Amino acid sequence: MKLLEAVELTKIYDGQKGGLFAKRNPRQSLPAVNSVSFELRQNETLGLVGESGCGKSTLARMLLRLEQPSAGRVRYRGTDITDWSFGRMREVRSRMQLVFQNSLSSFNPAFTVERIIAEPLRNAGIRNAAERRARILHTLESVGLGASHLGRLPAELSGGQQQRVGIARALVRKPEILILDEPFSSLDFGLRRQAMDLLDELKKSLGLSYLFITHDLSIVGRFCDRAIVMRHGGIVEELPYADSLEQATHAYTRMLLDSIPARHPRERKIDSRLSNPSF
Ligand SMILES: Nc1ncnc2c1ncn2[C@@H]1O[C@H](COP(=O)(O)OP(=O)(O)OP(=O)(O)O)[C@@H](O)[C@H]1O
Repeated sequence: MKLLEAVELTKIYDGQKGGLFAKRNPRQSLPAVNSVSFELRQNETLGLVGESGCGKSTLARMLLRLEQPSAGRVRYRGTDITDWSFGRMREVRSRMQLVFQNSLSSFNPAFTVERIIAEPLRNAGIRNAAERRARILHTLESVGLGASHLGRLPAELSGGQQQRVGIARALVRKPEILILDEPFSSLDFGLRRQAMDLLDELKKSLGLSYLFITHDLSIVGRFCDRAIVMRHGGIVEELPYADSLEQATHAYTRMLLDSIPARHPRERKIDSRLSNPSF
């Protein structure tokens, strides 16, 4: 089942239309995203991999319709939503949520955890405070937090807890798609594994699908079902099974693979313990 589809999506920003910029720097005349097509299927984690500036975030913003494509179409469950108005997009937006790279910077520092997670519910017009609180608590529990966290401010939480609150805020309106934009980059190794495990569990229990944006190919094999590799706004390679990364053939993907630093033996040991079901 195709949940979300990009059909030849293209984005050319104003400064990229040529003229002075194009003369000074020929790369500026390249579209930020150039005729990209792919689909996100139900219950899968699709990795979108590439170096900084290759167009990953622009692509995600077009899928969420936060940015209007210069050309191409966006389809959600087979329906073309490219030209839908802001009002009409409301319902679709609740089905697709974004989890930010750095949760802390996306929170209002003066808001408690309860208020942060309540915002999407208020925006959805849920006026009943008791109903909001019940949904907030239920969602907090699903990410391993509880009532004792409701009154805390973001600065009073650990990095891992902040990320869980960010995930809870994205989940509270019961989406079916999460767009995860470098969600682990501000977490250290141990917290990263916990966050991956939590997202894996939530994917199964809530029937979610993930579009996982990253520049880090080393995470893709562990976290994704399949992946697409982007460079200079276009797709250079599709990896049908992310756990067989070593079979990637494109020179650019090989270069990304080769740039993964050799991992510390202690991390490899933790990996093997975690893959042991009795651990
Ligand atoms: N609002 C904008 N106006 C003009 N150019 C932009 C704008 N947003 C992005 N770009 C350009 O589009 C290209 C793609 O940027 P984008 O942020 O999508 O890349 P990315 O792969 O997500 O990078 P990163 O991993 O660093 O976030 C870059 O060359 C960027 O400078």
